[in-house]
Amino acid sequence: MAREVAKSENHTSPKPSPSPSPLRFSKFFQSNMRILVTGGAGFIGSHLVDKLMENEKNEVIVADNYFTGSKDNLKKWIGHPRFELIRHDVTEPLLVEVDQIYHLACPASPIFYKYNPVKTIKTNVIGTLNMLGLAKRVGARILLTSTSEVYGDPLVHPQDESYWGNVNPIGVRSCYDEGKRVAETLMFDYHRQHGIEIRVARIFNTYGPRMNIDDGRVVSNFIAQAIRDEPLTVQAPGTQTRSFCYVSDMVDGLIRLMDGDHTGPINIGNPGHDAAPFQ
Ligand SMILES: O=c1ccn([C@@H]2O[C@H](COP(=O)(O)OP(=O)(O)O[C@H]3OC[C@@H](O)[C@H](O)[C@H]3O)[C@@H](O)[C@H]2O)c(=O)[nH]1
Repeated sequence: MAREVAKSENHTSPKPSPSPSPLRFSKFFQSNMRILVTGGAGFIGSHLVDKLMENEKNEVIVADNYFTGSKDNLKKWIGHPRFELIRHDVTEPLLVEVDQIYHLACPASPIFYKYNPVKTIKTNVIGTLNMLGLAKRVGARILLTSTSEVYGDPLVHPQDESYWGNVNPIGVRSCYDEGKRVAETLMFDYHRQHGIEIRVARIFNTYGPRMNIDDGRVVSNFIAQAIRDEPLTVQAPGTQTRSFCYVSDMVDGLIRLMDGDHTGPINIGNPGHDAAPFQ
């Protein structure tokens, strides 16, 4: 796969990429692409798996500890010859022969990431280290799903990728925001130091089927309240805006980033369609 020519300080890659595993060329190697999706039992991960499985050349392995995800999201693939599901916590090392790694495993909504903040930061830091170690060992390309939260309480609107953010390092959300920031740093350090092929996506608000109904995010909250015929809860000040991206568009963006030539970081969301859901 072509590797981006280093143009800026961020993208300097002094070392050549590690060679892919010899297993990839063995006569027993049936599929063209073996892909690991961590967090593949979650909302975005399971839609990503659906899309990857549509391509008959892909073999997909999901590693998930089911903290917020569910086997139910993947039930149509269980037993499929090109699909494997592993109960695995990314804070522990994992060795599988793969060509690509989509690294999504992490609690994503405040209710869940604040539940055990030390575990959240371990998942981001040790989990990403483990996945980078795997990428280095088997010569895989790795994509991290980072987040718009790396911009913190932004002082610049809208935030483009060159903005470094305004993040509180000691707040109750820091385990997620700072965790993802360190994860991004690790990605770029492995790229510069070891020549690993990396991709970094910063994900904005995403909605669609299989969203966790009780995770406190605005779309799921409003839908759940409407179904229960309850009043919609509007948090102060009520003038906030968000842009919402449908999950299939998010998945297309992730696959195009993985298969393209740019490392990122790149914002993926709904550009320029800010909605004011609270007015
Ligand atoms: O330690 C953990 C925590 C979580 N997970 C899994 O990771 C998956 C995360 O899926 P969720 O549905 O909670 O979250 P989403 O799919 O919305 O967001 C996911 O992709 C976008 C990123 O910005 C988020 O950080 C990421 O978690 C779940 O299946 C969960 O079980 C792990 O495998 N290990």
